[in-house]
Amino acid sequence: MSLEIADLSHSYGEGTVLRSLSLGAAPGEITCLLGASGCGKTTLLRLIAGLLPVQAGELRLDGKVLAGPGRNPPPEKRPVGLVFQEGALFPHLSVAGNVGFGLVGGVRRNRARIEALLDQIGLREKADAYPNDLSGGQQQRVALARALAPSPSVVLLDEPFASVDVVRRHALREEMRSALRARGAISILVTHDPDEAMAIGDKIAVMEAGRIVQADTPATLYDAPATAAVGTLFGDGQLVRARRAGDSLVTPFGVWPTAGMMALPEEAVLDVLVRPEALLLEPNPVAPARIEDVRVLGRCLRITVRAETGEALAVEAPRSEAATLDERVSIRPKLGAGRAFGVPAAETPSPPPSGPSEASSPGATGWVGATPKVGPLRSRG
Ligand SMILES: Nc1ncnc2c1ncn2[C@@H]1O[C@H](COP(=O)(O)OP(=O)(O)OP(=O)(O)O)[C@@H](O)[C@H]1O
Repeated sequence: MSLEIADLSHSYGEGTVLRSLSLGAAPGEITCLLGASGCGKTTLLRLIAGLLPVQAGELRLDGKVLAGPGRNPPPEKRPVGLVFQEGALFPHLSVAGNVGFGLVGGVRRNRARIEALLDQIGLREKADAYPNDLSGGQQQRVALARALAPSPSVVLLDEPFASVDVVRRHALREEMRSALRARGAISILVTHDPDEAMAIGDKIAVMEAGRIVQADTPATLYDAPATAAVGTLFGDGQLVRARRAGDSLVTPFGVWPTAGMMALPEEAVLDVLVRPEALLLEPNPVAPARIEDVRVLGRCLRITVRAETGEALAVEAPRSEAATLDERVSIRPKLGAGRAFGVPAAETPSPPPSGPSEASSPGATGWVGATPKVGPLRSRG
């Protein structure tokens, strides 16, 4: 049993929200839809659930058409379970009553099944409690058990941890992950938190403006992002604008050899993706950058370096590293740690009069473009 989303497009009136979106999801796997607010994640879930009619494209379950233009079975006719941001439990029903709500024969005829589900989410002793007596996390676990009770082929979860506090969220993720995997259903979970997607997803589909930019395992998204923007989502990825000068890349933080780059496209202007733990600081009295801030993050230091051109870069260094505020430093990526992405000529200003030879002199910054997109802080939505 697999779910295929094929060439799905959707518009609300004049506004197109999904554009020829295709994605496959396998049973026993959790697929995370990750994207900024408004990119169309909830719309996609609603189309799969049958809460919106499919206008263009097709949904197929195990090769058979589940929905398409002119063929839109209502939600109750689809083998789909839903978990929303707020569990939306029935307040007048007990925990067992909520879990058994959609089952033929209700609680009385399904006692064993309901108890097994409550066992799985660790809430068997709460079977007779009412939703108001439960914490937010417990309510979400009951909502998951209710969605799983009719053994749906597909489980859709729309930001299921959003209303749960950060401390409990981690434990809840783990519990939900094992419950979902144990059921073997096709699970699709919406989130705008990259760390959450990494923590719970077997596969992550990154969405941007109604399209899927990349769908792959968390490891592949981290190691080989398809675009610079995808690279910045995970592991505090930062972009440094660089100009190619022979075998060097001229950046606001020093001149980097091209030799150690994991990927190096042809373009003259590049955005180099680097992560804080893969950068090296070097004291350099003529460097074009200074240490602006040093924070102790327990096992390591987090050092913010500000270039004369205005950009900042975060570097993680061992606690033993001597880092002095205002000290001039240059930065370079460790061998094999930088991944460059070409910047289309249309997005870069005209080259300056100075040539590569000047740029490669010690401490020179050279020209690096007008609006480099440099981290270190990514938006966590
Ligand atoms: N019923 C509707 N009528 C008109 N426009 C809508 C409707 N529902 C959503 N939209 C618009 O469609 C776009 C995508 O919305 P959607 O809720 O799918 O995004 P999302 O990625 O889930 O966002 P969020 O993370 O904020 O929930 C948004 O611009 C939204 O304003």
